[in-house]
Amino acid sequence: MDSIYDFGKAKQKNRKISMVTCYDFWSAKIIDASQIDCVLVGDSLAMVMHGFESTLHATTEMMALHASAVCRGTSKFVVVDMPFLSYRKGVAQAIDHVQTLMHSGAKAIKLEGVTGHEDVIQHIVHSGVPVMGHIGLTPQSIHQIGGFRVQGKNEESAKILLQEAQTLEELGCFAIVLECVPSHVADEITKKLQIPTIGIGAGIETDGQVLVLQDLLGMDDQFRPKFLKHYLAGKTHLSSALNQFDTEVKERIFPSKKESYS
Ligand SMILES: Nc1nc(=O)c2c([nH]1)NC[C@@H]1CN(c3ccc(C(=O)N[C@@H](CCC(=O)O)C(=O)O)cc3)CN21
Ligand SMILES: CC(C)C(=O)C(=O)O
Ligand SMILES: [Mg+2]
Repeated sequence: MDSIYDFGKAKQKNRKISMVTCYDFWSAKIIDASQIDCVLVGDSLAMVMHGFESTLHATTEMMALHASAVCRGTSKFVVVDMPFLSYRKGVAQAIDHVQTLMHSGAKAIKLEGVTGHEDVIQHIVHSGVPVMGHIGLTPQSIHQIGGFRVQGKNEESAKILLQEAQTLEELGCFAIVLECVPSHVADEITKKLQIPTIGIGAGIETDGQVLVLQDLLGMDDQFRPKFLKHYLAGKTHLSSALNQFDTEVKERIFPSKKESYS
């Protein structure tokens, strides 16, 4: 994907979009060499990379630092999350955060929700910066939601989700993330929108799928939400390599002549 137009084309041609999160240079290079379509520098980095309990601890400075490292490692389409409250202090402040984030080399920003910051979304779009929406489970609202729970489970909340999605499309978003919503709700939203939906825990019918890189690589065997599939026993393989190194050091196997200068 080179531009936002490729997202629209993918939906038109019924070609699925694959997206993974990425927070650093070395994994960006691995993703760059893969077939993955596009990359998200998610604010989940506060949890995955920095060990915080929620995404509320991500700041624009953190996001920009990680995003610039990612952009040095890949030429793929990079989207960066706007962090908690950075788009809730009015248009002028939001645009300052967008400026900092876009200077990292990212090609688009993503922000959560819509109610109360419609003007901000529109202003960012009108400023020439592509915006990806994000509804359903919006982790920046964890304290209001009360936990990482599936959203849109009853008819009323499902209807609100559809309205939010349509508003985001009208405001000019080029794509929308649907996080943790029942499959039939994601299906209906996907069918009613022109712009592509990218799901995480939103079933098979969305126009694309996004997962956190470390999740799909199985780096944390404790984190097992229903939507997640492990494509590698990453933690097992990494632990085994580390223990092999440890053993070889202690048994005086490493370094051998081969790894030593004469
Ligand atoms: N590593 C990581 N991966 C993610 O996908 C992710 C983050 N971090 N941090 C930010 C949010 C939080 N996410 C989460 C975290 C937990 C569940 C979870 O445990 N879900 C329950 C559903 C409970 C219900 O039925 O309502 C599950 O059992 O699947 C879901 C999304 C997704 N995002
Ligand atoms: C899970 C994705 C959609 C995200 O917003 C993040 O990683 O921060
Ligand atoms: Mg996020």
